[in-house]
Amino acid sequence: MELLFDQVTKSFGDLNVIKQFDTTIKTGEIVALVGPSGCGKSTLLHMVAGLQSASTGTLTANGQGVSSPSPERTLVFQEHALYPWMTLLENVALALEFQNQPKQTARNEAGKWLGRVKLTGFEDYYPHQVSGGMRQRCALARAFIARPQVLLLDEPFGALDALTRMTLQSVLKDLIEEERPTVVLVTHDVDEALYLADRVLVFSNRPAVVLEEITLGHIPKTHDLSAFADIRRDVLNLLGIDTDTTSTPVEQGETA
Ligand SMILES: Nc1ncnc2c1ncn2[C@@H]1O[C@H](COP(=O)(O)OP(=O)(O)OP(=O)(O)O)[C@@H](O)[C@H]1O
Repeated sequence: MELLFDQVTKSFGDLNVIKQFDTTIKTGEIVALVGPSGCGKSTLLHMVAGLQSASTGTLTANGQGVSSPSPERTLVFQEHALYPWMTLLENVALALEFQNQPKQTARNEAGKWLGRVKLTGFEDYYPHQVSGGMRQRCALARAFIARPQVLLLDEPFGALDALTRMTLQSVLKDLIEEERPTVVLVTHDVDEALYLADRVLVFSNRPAVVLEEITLGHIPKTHDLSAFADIRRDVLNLLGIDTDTTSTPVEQGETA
């Protein structure tokens, strides 16, 4: 599913959040949005999810105006994604039950999807009985089982430790490669953006405009991102993070 943003702006009252955003996200493309906190990344995602509308400009999905949520466009949050009173299997099966699939079919499929995210044996556990990483595996299974055409990921691994995050990024990468949805990923983690995305959009402070657009293309990548060191440095610098080791160190006793 192709997403087209045409001169999209968004304000909340007097607060101008997005300023004339233009881009086309092609079917099957993986685009990461990075930028300072509060610049409007989640707001853009919520527009695609149909939870917010543009103040001016248009947003279309396969040529149709986006005005309400649809199972074709699935949003995955950082945490609190699962219903605590349901087992992992029930949580995953629910996505198909919402699509009016028979309960037993939904449960069988959910079992298969839990297997794909390496959660076989934990079907009858409740979310509080498994780790944060396992909960996000389950959330991915629940998102993918409905085979959405657009997957919207809002800091999906932001609450996880660095090692678990990298493992989950690999799980997600494999699922995306197998299922080929269009993906919009909001992340604070530049390495996550470089590892997963075909294209990275770096936003300014609010009102957000695109400072830089980096096309990586759909090339094989590992977590060894040393080949992307220059790009990584540019993105960090755009975000105001100092990467210059030659800058004068602060003398002892001086206030930084
Ligand atoms: N429903 C809303 N009503 C009013 N203001 C809102 C609403 N949603 C977001 N905002 C404001 O819009 C701005 C952008 O918020 P948004 O959550 O999109 O930023 P973000 O870039 O995703 O931030 P972060 O990286 O910290 O999650 C913020 O100032 C926020 O307070």
